[in-house]
Amino acid sequence: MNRLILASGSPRRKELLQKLQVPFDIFPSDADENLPEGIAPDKAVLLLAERKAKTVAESFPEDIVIGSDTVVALGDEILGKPLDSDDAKSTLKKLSGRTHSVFTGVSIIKDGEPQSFFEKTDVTFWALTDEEINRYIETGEPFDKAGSYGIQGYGSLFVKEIKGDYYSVVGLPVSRLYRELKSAGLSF
Ligand SMILES: Cc1cn([C@H]2C[C@H](O)[C@@H](COP(=O)(O)OP(=O)(O)OP(=O)(O)O)O2)c(=O)[nH]c1=O
Repeated sequence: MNRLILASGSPRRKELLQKLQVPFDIFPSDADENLPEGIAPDKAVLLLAERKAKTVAESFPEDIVIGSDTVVALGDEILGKPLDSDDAKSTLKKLSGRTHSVFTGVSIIKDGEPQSFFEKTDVTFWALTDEEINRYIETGEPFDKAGSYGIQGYGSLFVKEIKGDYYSVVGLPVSRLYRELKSAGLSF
């Protein structure tokens, strides 16, 4: 049986992959996360998921490597992790009272071949006051998260509606991944 490797330093992805109830190892990827100018969000998450998986798969060619990437998109504008508090504030102001899409790409590399997919989840925010945004930024929660919020944390208070896979917003569409791994020949 091939070993399963999660090419991610995200504690959320680790926790979500544990739901598959199979052993896996973690080797975070140091892949370059810069994107080509004007790339669409679905293409962006597929590109980065594949890059992350490939950099780790080079060291472990015998194993099955999973890479993943999440971005928030407002129309065609990609909102990644905030650079600082001001950036988080401007992102949250943009998301306030509107619907955005969260894209998560996943790439599974087995025998050198990537098998990739993405999930799109639409999230609608309530209108947020400046005070709510400031208080939220003070929790520190936005800083390691795409779109400057965590739906699983205090950010849950901002969410009016969600259409699609909740777990994909948190960073890993685990039920789809389970099915893709089964079709790649893994036994559960
Ligand atoms: C929108 C949203 C994102 N996120 C997280 C998921 C991802 O971990 C992160 C987006 O950054 P990513 O670059 O996708 O991932 P990462 O840097 O955390 O981990 P790695 O590259 O090593 O795999 O934002 C939440 O936890 N909750 C949310 O509601």
